[in-house]
Amino acid sequence: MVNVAFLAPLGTYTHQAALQQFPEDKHTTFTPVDSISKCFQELMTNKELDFAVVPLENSTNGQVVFTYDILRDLMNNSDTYQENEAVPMLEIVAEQYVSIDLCLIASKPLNLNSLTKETKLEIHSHPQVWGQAANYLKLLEQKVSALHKIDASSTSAAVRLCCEMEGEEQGGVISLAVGSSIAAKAHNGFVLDSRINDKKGNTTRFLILKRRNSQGPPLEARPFSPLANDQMVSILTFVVKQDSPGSLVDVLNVLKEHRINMCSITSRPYHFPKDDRIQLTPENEEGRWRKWQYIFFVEVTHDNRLDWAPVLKGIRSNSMRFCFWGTLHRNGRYYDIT
Ligand SMILES: O=C(O)C(=O)Cc1ccccc1
Repeated sequence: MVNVAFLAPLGTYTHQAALQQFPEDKHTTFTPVDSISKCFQELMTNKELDFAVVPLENSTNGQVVFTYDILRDLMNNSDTYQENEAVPMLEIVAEQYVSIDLCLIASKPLNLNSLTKETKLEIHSHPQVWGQAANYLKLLEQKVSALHKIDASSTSAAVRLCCEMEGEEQGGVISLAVGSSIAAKAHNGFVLDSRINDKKGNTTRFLILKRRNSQGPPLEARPFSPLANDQMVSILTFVVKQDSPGSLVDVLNVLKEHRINMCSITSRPYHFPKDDRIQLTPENEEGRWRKWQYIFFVEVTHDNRLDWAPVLKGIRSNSMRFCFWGTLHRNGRYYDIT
């Protein structure tokens, strides 16, 4: 059996990513989990789970910071280290790309032309959505007296909440949700408008994680989730040694020396605990402490013959702390999302 945790409830884009990765057959169970953070927690603590699927980034508004910050914290709070290499319990084993067609959904049919300057709107969705349909929501707001955005744990949770309200106008307020047409169907909602995302080709990338060294079921290449020949992607995170000029370049040079192509780099700030400060700034220049440090997320592409040992040796000696999150096949949808 394969048991896969995903951001709940049925009908989320994360659910769609899970269905793209794993066969919907009698050997696979999909376990809805209420938040991105709980997807990580459940996978670490519930040995009956084999994989978890989480959103990482969107082509319109970038990082899903909830996920980045969880990966950051798992590295910094890892209970297992090999020297300065964090070895958290989870590893990244695959990626999926989902075309995000955002829809405006109501609990009952509603003619958008019937909205007037007296109407008050409440729009429910996952916070990641607000940046993907900003223009559409701004135009909608101009038609009514007020439009309030209300964050939900996921797009489909927002649709479910909105449809459970039975659409009764609570005090003249009409509650709508933004999610997928699949979510509308799952919760008996009505799609009032579709493709409301500002940018065409709006795509979200998802990661599939598992427990490191778990004896769980292997990942099978999915027939309709084509792999891009033998191109591999590896994901690393690291914290540079100190503020000295070139400390970031020193780490990236290791990749260059081994002729490894870096395809993306991004960072997230974090406040390191006091004891780290002593490690991070041993000379404690002029008694000043840095308020925060950056953790860098780097993705590199290579073929499946790369020997990582010498590369990690170089990264180890040029970084304060690092983590190798895993190597995955580049998913063919990276090139031609349909
Ligand atoms: O999976 C979902 O539906 C989510 O709520 C997360 C999300 C939100 C917006 C785009 C992609 C994923």
